[in-house]
Amino acid sequence: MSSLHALIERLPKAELHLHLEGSLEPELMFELARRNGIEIPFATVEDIHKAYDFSSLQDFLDIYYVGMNVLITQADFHDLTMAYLARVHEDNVRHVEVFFDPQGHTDRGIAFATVVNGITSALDAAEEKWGITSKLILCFLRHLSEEAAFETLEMAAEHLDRIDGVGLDSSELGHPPSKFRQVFAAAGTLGLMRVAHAGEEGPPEYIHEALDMLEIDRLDHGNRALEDGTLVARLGREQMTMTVCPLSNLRLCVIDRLEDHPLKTMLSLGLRATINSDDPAYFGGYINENFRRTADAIGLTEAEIIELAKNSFRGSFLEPAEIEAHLAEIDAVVAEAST
Ligand code: HPA
Ligand SMILES: [Zn+2]
Repeated sequence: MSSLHALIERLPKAELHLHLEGSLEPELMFELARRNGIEIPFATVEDIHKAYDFSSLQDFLDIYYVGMNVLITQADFHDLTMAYLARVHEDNVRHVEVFFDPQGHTDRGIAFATVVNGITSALDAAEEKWGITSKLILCFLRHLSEEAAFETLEMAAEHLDRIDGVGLDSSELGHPPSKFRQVFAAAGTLGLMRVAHAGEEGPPEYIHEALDMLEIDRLDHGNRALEDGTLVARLGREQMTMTVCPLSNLRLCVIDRLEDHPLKTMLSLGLRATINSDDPAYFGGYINENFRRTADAIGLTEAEIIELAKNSFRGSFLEPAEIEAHLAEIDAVVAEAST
């Protein structure tokens, strides 16, 4: 194993951009389809892999919403979440801030409580078993109306002890952050953290809107910020964490080749970038695979890899003392590796 790959494996990391429904591996999809008597349009795992040849975000989303139809019971949401946590425990992930898409389930007649209780029972079990801490972020589907987002926020009201923030995902083009200004303001009033996908396919203007109108605490993706010098300066000045997802960018054709990924440029511009897997079951790699393949493709240095791991905790919604403890642990791992 190369020394960089060994370093990636040994570094404690946080994952800040992960859609739980996007961690549904084909094998579990088949198992849940069988368990629940649900028809899925794939006969074999090979069929599924063939279908995962995406040309855009929308192309992926069309399949992503089909996949999640197998999730019905609280046990299904528990098993989905537990499988993800077991997998990233192997990657030395210590903290996760995960997204879920309640409207993808409530619109199919699944109770909001079924979804949240299944997810949180697994988050609790993983903390007990492996010490992995977590935050949970409810995403509004931006192709739906702001009114529908308000209804979802209302459903969340009795679960706010377990929900830490709101996010914005799904089809970006044509659904600017400004569409969700009021519901994000309401979420802020409830004390929830706010994040939004912006600048994955959408223009820099959408990132400006997310900052100014949604008052985000963290920016998901943000690749297209690089087209706007004023925006880059602002993101750097405010040390806005950007949750970058290299293998997702490759598979959704945000970039043509991983060698073209702008992550190194982001770091050199002083942006607080992190590496994340987005929808690992669909994009072919969990967090360490994202680190390894990106490091190999664009030549990340040891110092840059350490910075990325540190940024994952700096950009988290943990308390300052908890963040400091994780950063100290990273320093200890690095010191040990160099002796
Ligand atoms: O990468 C993504 N972008 C937008 N919406 C999503 N929902 C799941 N993954 C994504
Ligand atoms: Zn995403």
